[in-house]
Amino acid sequence: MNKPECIIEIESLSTRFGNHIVHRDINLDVYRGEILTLIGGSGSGKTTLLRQMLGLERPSQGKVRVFGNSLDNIRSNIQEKNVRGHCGVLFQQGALFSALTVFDNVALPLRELHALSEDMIRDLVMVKLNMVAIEPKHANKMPSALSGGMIKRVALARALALDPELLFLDEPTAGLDPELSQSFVELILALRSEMNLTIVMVTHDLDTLVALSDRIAVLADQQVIITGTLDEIRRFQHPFITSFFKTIQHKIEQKNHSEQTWKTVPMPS
Ligand SMILES: Nc1ncnc2c1ncn2[C@@H]1O[C@H](COP(=O)(O)OP(=O)(O)OP(=O)(O)O)[C@@H](O)[C@H]1O
Repeated sequence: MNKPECIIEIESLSTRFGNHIVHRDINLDVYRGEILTLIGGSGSGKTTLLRQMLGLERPSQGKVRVFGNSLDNIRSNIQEKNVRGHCGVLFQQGALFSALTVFDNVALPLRELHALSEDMIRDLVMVKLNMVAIEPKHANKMPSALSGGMIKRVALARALALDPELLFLDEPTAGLDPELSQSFVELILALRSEMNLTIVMVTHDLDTLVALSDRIAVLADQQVIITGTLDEIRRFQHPFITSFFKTIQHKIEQKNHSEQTWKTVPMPS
C-alpha cells in the first residue's frame, strides 16, 4: 500500500513562553483527505499548535512543513501566498467583520487577490453561500442580523472562498445548540468530500469529535502522547485519556450501535 501523502509535517517542535514549556519535542503528520482532531486539557497547547500550523506563530524549536514548505523558511511573499492560499480557517468565534455585510465578508479574501472582476467575485460569493445553505436574500444582511448558526455558515463560506485544500477549524460547533451543531457537522462532512478537504480541528465538543475525526492526536504532558483512531486512543493507558473517555463512553457505544443498525437495515420488501 502507498504511504499516504503528508500535507503537514511537524518535526521535533518545542514551544516555550518564558519559563513555561507548552510543547516538548512534538512530532505529528497530517495526511491528505483526513480529519485530524487535536484534543488535550485546557492549556495543553492545542490552539498554539494550530496557529503554528497556520504560520501565525513560530515554535521555539523544530519545524512545521505545510505542502512541503517549511513555514520558518518562507522568504518571499509569493511563497507565503502559495501556502496561505491553500488554507482556510474557521476561528472559534466565527469572527465575521461586524461592519461588513454577509456578501462583503465572503468577498474579502477574493478581493484581496486583486485579480478578479466584481462580476466574478459576485458569482463566486453566491456559489459559496449556496454551498453552506445560506439563501441569496441574506447576502446583504449585517452579521448582527444573523443567528449563531448562520454566522458559523457564513464564516465557513469565507474560509472556503479560495477553494482551500486544507481547512483549520477551531471549536467549529462551540456555542451552537445540539441540533445546529449536528447540522453543521453534516455540512462539514458534505463539503469535505465535495472539495477533497484535509481538515485539522480543535474541539471540546464530544459529539463533534466522534462524528468527524478520522484520527485524533492527544496533547498531554507537553507532548503528543498518541495519535490514532478513536478506538486506538481509547485503549491507550494515560490518566487524561481515562478520564476523557469515561465521559464519552456512552457516546461511542451509541455511535457503534447506530452504525450497526445502519449496516443491518432490512431490505425493503
Ligand atoms: N502568546 C502567549 N504568551 C504567553 N503564553 C501563552 C501565549 N499563548 C499561549 N500561551 C500559554 O500557552 C498555554 C497553551 O495555550 P493554548 O491556548 O494553546 O492552550 P489550549 O490547549 O488551546 O487551551 P484551551 O483548551 O483552554 O483553549 C497556556 O498556558 C497559555 O496561557
